[in-house]
Amino acid sequence: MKKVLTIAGSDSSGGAGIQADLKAFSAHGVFGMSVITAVTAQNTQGVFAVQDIDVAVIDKQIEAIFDDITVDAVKIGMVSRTETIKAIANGLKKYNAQNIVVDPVMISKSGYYLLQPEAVEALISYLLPLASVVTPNIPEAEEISGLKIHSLKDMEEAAKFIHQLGPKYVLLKGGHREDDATDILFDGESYQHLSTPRIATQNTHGTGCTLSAAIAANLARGYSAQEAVSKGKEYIHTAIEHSFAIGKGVGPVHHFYNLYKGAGMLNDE
Ligand SMILES: Nc1ncnc2c1ncn2[C@@H]1O[C@H](COP(=O)(O)OP(=O)(O)O)[C@@H](O)[C@H]1O
Ligand SMILES: Cc1ncc(COP(=O)(O)O)c(N)n1
Repeated sequence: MKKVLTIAGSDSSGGAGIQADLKAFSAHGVFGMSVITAVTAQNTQGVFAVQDIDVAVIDKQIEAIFDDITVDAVKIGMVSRTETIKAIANGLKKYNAQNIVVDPVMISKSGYYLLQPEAVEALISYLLPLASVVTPNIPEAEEISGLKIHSLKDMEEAAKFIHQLGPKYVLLKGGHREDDATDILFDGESYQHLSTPRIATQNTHGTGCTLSAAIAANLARGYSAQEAVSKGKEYIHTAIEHSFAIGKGVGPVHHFYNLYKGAGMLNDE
């Protein structure tokens, strides 16, 4: 079985972060492992507190995994602060980790800073060059590139800018625009538009986490970056289509729809 690591923050409500990633890994038939960078107290309505994990403990989690287990792909999510970013970059370089997907998580859907603003530069200079695929949403791409994004053409320009910062592929996600959910994949030469109809739902907590985890799982399974991304896009579409309301705010996506359906377990939907 392929083994995939998520380096990210914990979401107590289980919709985003480490919890979303491990669910996505399981749904892809890969063995999930985690390095926890921060513990958040959050639910469908907001983020209420964040405790960063000690850098020494982050180092040890990375060491414990890589000293013992072959890691087929790595997904990086919430990294919180500069020290954490440096520890992750050093650890991944030391063990020559491959198939790294960086989701440059910055601000939660409820408006909470999951990456300290002064750590954006460190994320750009330490993590982007290690990435096989980087998956910014529109506000993150604007922050990284300094460009304003309204149209698909603007998305292409920003993807091009981000590509020259070092990642092999840039997947700029269009979830924050208004028409179809169009994401743009740029490999340094050509742009591929991946488009699905927009689903009318407010339950999109953890969509970005889920997509990047799915891409990492697909890379571990041996798919090319293009295949890993287009399969990831299909996966997140189905997961959003069957998302559901838990709590009073933005609910989570459904990771196991296809599995449950196959097993006849959808009676209590
Ligand atoms: N309402 C929606 N309907 C269909 N796809 C969506 C919807 N919202 C987001 N997506 C897709 O989900 C993925 C995550 O997108 P996005 O919301 O931009 O990221 P993030 O969660 O990082 O803000 C992308 O593939 C995007 O196109
Ligand atoms: C611990 C953690 N990591 C990431 C997100 C972003 O979630 P989303 O995928 O909805 O942007 C989050 N809300 N919490």
